[in-house]
Amino acid sequence: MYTPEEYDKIVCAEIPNKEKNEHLYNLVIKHMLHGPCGSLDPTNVCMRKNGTCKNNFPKNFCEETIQTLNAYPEYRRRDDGVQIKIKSALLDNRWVVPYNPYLLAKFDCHLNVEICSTIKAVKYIYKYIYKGHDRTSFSVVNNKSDSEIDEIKQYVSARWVSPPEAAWRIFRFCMSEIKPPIIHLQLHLENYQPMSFKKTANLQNVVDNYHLKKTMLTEFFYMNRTDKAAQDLNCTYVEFPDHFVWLPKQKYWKLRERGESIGRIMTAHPSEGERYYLRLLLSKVRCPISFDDLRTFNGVQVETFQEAALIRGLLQNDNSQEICLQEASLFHMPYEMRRLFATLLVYSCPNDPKALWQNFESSMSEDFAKCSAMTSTQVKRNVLQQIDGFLQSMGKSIHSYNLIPIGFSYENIDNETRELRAERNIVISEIDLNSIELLNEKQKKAFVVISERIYSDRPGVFFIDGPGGTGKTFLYRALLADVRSKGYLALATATSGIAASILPGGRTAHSRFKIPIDIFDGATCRVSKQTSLAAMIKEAKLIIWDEAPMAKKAAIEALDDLLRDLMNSEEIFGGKVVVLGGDFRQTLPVVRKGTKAEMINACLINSPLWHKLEKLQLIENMRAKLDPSFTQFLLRIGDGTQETNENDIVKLPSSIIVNYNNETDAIEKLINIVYPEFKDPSNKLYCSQNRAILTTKNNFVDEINDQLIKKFPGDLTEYLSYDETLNENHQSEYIDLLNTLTPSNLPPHRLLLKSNAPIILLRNLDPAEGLCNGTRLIIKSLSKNVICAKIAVATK
Ligand SMILES: Nc1ncnc2c1ncn2[C@@H]1O[C@H](COP(=O)(O)OP(=O)(O)OP(=O)(O)O)[C@@H](O)[C@H]1O
Repeated sequence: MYTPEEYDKIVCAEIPNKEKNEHLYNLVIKHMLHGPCGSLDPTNVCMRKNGTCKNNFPKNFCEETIQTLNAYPEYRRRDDGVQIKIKSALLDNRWVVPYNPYLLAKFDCHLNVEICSTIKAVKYIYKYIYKGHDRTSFSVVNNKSDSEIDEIKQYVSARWVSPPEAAWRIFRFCMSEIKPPIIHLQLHLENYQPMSFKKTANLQNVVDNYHLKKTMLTEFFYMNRTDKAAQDLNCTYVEFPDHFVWLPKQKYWKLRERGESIGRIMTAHPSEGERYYLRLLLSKVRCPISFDDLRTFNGVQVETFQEAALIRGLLQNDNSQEICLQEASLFHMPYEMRRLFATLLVYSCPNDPKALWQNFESSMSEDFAKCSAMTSTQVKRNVLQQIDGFLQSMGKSIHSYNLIPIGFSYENIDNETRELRAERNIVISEIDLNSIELLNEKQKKAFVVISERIYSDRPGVFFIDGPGGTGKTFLYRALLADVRSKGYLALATATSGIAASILPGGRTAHSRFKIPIDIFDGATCRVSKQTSLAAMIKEAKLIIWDEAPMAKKAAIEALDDLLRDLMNSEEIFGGKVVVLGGDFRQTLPVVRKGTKAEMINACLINSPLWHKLEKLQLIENMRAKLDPSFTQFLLRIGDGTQETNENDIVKLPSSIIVNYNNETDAIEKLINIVYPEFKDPSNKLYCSQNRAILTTKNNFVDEINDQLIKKFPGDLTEYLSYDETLNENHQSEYIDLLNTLTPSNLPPHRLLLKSNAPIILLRNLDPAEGLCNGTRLIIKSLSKNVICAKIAVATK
């Protein structure tokens, strides 16, 4: 349960309506009213010494149930005037202990029910799942008698055991079980394993006894050397117990026949040196056959496990940026080197950027240096200026990196000038120009109205409303091509990066107009009037904002303010021609932990601007012309008119359902339907770029990606992230856990890639060149530190 609406279905914290449900009303009064306490009764048992209630009653009135950060929700407690007299105090909804109406009615006792699905603390799992029977220790004593209190006796006589528990205990059945079992895997350096022997044993015999020396680790190596099944499984030490069972007496790993278990290597602290690095290698290296093998990489054996971990990329290397540039310099053009250098400066924060610059200046300057007309100073200036350009598109400046030699004259090219140049140089595709002729009736009408406003220099603010597939993007592209072909500027923006990437020269509206990411009502765009960005916006004949219903109204109002300010006009959007477009049936603005009402309130439709927009409707679905029944079905879902069952669930038409037997089989079948070419490796795979499997949660995405990439033809390349705890003393305890986490916005710890596979960019590396958060790319080549990829969907 993740939404306040779902909480309200289960938990209530209000006095019920007496007329409608007298039974529940009486039960709430009988069992679920707290106190009175506080000023109404300072002697109540819940009162702390400081005069406050330990359960924080009375709570505040609350119109709607609200999610709170990592705590119980604040339940709905409306100020409806209902009051109940208890012990001469009047109690209202603020005094109700959260309850579940069904349970309360069924059990007729005090039953506090809370929602803890959003609470991440592990203790709650234990508290709610493993909490034992409620127990109480009580005694009835005469206050006057001063007989001795025997707490143990009291406990024993008050301990109540239910009949099933009593039987369980009498038969000595296990009271607890851990499932799946956790196998602690031994960890030791070569010849440092613990051995147990009798005090009287002959030490030489002990040392020579091969069986005594065997450990889980030595036998793991042995199995990888000799056992075909182990070799085929190609496991890490941690994964091994999933497939093999350790027989401690025989000291032998036997192929597992049933059940499952989780392997955990004994922990080692970084201060233990080699043992720590050995552990690191064992948790990542697949099918090692010996300690020496762990120290060998690409045919080279190194002296220590630390070096081995370093060359395998498991440790953060002090000179990792240098290795990366070194690798790139072998096959990358100087322009790409400069971009990579800027990216590393921003995202890898090298300790000594200047040293890095000095080492690679020549490979970054090769192209300019070839031009004989340029002096070495000009070459250096050009290279620095271009790096500065890249840095500026990532929100940084070259001046923060101490790269410019003292006394070197360097003028900063305004990044916005560079953007203006990029904007003017957008290539207008023939297809887009020709598409003006292809517009359908409604599209044509919209095109004519908007063009008429643009070329007559009259204001116009439009909203293109059309369900998915009705050709909104098609119309924008036609408009953009038309305006740009006449030599005017037209700015194409969208709320999401992916939608921006399908518009020629498209940028996210947030980056184009510098709208703050954490937008709030009354926020303003960070564009000052004197900049060339301001000049560019002023000059633009047309501004398009696709997916406007997905943006918060505050963001669109911020653009309105910006345009009024730049144009010195009180007219809506400063009197410019602005085309907003989208479909309210698709994604609405995201209000984190917000209620449905808050999300709807954040929508453009609730902005004072909404009524001033000229609405243009597109109705003909151009995408699904061949499948009108599916189009109708989608429309009914979007309009909320599709029939649902009692749980508000829609039945999907059988034609779009993939039948399956179990979960693994389900994904397998889905993949085969979406990417049939994977079955036939001779097929050209490039068409797969245009298809995608959509799912609701990040962990499903990871699961599907994992299966997909394995099916994709070609050799796998593995990239491991290096996770670090803030406090380095916690590194050894948390490293395994950190490796399992995949926060949104970051790739998984173990990223598996193959050439030609589609990938998605997660950072705004160079928006002017189409490299935004969300840009889809196709991998061209993979090396250890550099991934070379080509933009897949955008026009550049
Ligand atoms: N007039 C037209 N003639 C030919 N094809 C068209 C026309 N209009 C749209 N299409 C095609 O129909 C498909 C859907 O159009 P488009 O992507 O522009 O729809 P949309 O409204 O932007 O959809 P969504 O809301 O899902 O983004 C595209 O393949 C587009 O090329």
